[in-house]
Amino acid sequence: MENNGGKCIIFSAPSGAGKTTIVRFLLSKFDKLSFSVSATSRDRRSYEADGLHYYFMSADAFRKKVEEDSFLEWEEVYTDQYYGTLKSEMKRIWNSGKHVIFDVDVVGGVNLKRYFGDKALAIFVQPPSIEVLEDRLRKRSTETEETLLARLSKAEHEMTFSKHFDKILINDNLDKACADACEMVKEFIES
Ligand SMILES: Nc1ncnc2c1ncn2[C@@H]1O[C@H](COP(=O)(O)OP(=O)(O)OP(=O)(O)O)[C@@H](O)[C@H]1O
Ligand SMILES: Nc1nc2c(ncn2[C@@H]2O[C@H](COP(=O)(O)O)[C@@H](O)[C@H]2O)c(=O)[nH]1
Repeated sequence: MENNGGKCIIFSAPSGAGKTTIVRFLLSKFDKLSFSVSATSRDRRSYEADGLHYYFMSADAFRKKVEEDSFLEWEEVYTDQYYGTLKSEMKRIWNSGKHVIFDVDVVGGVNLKRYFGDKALAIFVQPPSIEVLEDRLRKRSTETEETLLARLSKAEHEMTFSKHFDKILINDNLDKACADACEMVKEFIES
């Protein structure tokens, strides 16, 4: 895919590790970063806006886009919950002359890194433990007991993906994790 020298920053982690929090912090610090808004078929949360956090659509509409080859990558991250990076979103960001920042699951992160190669910095956000992850997800209050358990049961396997990433970012103390993330991103986009 054509770009104007833009770079890619990929954040991946198990659900609840804190990647969205850190990505939002980075977007507030770096003018030259633009968030890749993914498409998803999961239900919108009360605080989420269509076109800002995600492009929300039905599972049928998502599958139609898959058939039309509209995605750079996509995954059924949880049963019947599809997530994907639209090629049109990438074009929008490259045309704006900005660097792109992704918040995707670990498989999507590995696939995007493989696709973009040296143009991409892939960062794995590591929580201190699965217990802390559970505590964060419960406090976030976005999940039912069923969806929370589904996310936790996937997390242990997802933690093993850290070795496929360029950097591991420990997210224990949030201020330190944000500062460390800033350093990693600054070094990469200035290189
Ligand atoms: N270092 C931290 N200490 C305590 N709470 C944190 C920390 N980092 C993030 N949180 C909180 O944990 C919750 C999960 O964070 P966040 O939503 O950013 O995770 P995520 O990895 O993007 O999850 P998902 O994949 O489900 O979107 C949020 O409520 C966030 O405010
Ligand atoms: N492979 C992809 N994964 C994505 C994409 N957009 C988001 N995600 C990941 O899905 C889970 C769940 O997210 P949530 O918002 O429902 O908590 C999380 O790991 C996201 O990073 C995408 O385009 N591709």
